[in-house]
Amino acid sequence: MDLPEGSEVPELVLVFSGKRKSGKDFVTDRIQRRLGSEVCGILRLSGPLKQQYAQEHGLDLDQLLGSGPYKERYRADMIHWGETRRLQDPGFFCRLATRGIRQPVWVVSDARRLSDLQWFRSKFPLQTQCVRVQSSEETRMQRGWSFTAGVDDAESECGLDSGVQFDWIITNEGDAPSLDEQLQPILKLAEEASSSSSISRS
Ligand SMILES: Nc1ncnc2c1ncn2[C@@H]1O[C@H](COP(=O)(O)OP(=O)(O)OP(=O)(O)O)[C@@H](O)[C@H]1O
Ligand SMILES: C[C@@](O)(CCOP(=O)(O)O)CC(=O)O
Repeated sequence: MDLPEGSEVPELVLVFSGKRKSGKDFVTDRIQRRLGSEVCGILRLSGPLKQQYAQEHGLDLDQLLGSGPYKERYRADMIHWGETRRLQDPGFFCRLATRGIRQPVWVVSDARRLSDLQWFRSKFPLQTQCVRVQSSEETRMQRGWSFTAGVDDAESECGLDSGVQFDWIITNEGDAPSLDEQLQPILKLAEEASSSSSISRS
């Protein structure tokens, strides 16, 4: 298999997507806490994008990586900046984000486009599962979201709204079944995958 530089073949690749402030980082961080960072690596496709963008524009990378209002000021321009690179090479950020990942369970926290899903499914057809995180607009607003034209109606937010068969859908709302309850089957799958990896890698 043509693996990214320095990576181990993953046993399970959970590819998460969801609208802004649906709670993708919150949910994926919780999964990593449950599984431990030895077993579960979080991959952010926007990580290498923000790193390069911050460097070229003299911006604060930590704030671009965080969940506050700072990154929202630059979001539209970052989307445009990233899209010019994706146009030449749709797998560009997927390849960079997967470099050097050695844990058996990969959690991709921020897929946004069909090309992102296609990249993981083509590299890891047996391991890849797609997870959607959803929340109502009301809840997202309470978390700081407000509709922004050119962002919330563009591919970055709507590219996976249709045409995708998700393996799992997590409803991240106050009145939904508890997050831990919903995550249970995914965690079980990840635990099984990591235990088979400790056998095959030992
Ligand atoms: N179930 C929850 N309980 C409490 N707070 C939550 C929950 N889910 C998300 N949040 C909070 O809502 C905010 C947005 O969540 P998060 O950053 O995970 O969303 P996101 O989908 O990754 O957003 P973005 O697309 O902007 O990166 C954060 O402050 C997070 O802590
Ligand atoms: C520029 C972009 O990567 C920002 C993603 O930021 P976040 O995952 O919402 O923190 C979105 C995109 O690539 O379309």
